Amino acid sequence: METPLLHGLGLHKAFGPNQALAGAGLTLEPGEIVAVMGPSGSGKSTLLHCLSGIVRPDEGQVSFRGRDLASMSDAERSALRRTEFGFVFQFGQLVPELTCLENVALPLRLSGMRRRPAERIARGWLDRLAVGDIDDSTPGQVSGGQSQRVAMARALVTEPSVVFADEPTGALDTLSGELVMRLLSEAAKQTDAAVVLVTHEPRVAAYSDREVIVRDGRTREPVVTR
Ligand SMILES: Nc1ncnc2c1ncn2[C@@H]1O[C@H](COP(=O)(O)OP(=O)(O)OP(=O)(O)O)[C@@H](O)[C@H]1O
Repeated sequence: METPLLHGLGLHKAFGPNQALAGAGLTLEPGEIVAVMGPSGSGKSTLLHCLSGIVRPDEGQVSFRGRDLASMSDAERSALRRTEFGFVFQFGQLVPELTCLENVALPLRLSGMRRRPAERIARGWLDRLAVGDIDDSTPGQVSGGQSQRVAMARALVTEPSVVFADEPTGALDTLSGELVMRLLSEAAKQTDAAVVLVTHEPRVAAYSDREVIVRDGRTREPVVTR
């Protein structure tokens, strides 16, 4: 059997008396979009944080291309997050002082790319996500839907192998949410990026290839295969 792209197994995580994860797991193949669903407080975000190396599980293992995240140094894990992973959260978390173009170019600049080539690539991503016209605006000057598309462009600009999206449409109206999801799933398919998509909304989950349910910190095997 081939090594999965990302594999989490037997994950436990407690915050004080709160057992957020109690044996959760998830396997992700390249280019696959997986929706993580379940009730509020069931452990979805904690699972995403463990899978992406932001939170270290108390028990269990996460491996990326067969390498245990726990065996990596902090610097290696940071480099992995910067180069192989992209992140989109509910509220875009763009840098308010930078223009949309500068925000999207930022991950490339942080990896050492010079401004001009970084901004050229960033502009291409803004265009792909249909927000090329707001490149000079700051995040405070654009709508929630536009700002989420800029956040997606920023997550995709390094062409990561996995995009972690935590309620990316949670703050948007239905129409903007659908557009954001359509553009994200198209961009992910074009670049062969896998997506871990935490969502409450069945309409959003409909963009995934399969769904995983989290309940009381445990994952249930896929219930829908399209
Ligand atoms: N940093 C933290 N400190 C303390 N408790 C936490 C922390 N993060 C999560 N928890 C707790 O862990 C449990 C799982 O939280 P988590 O955010 O993973 O759930 P969720 O399914 O993503 O919820 P929601 O859908 O409401 O965002 C909850 O009881 C939550 O209060």
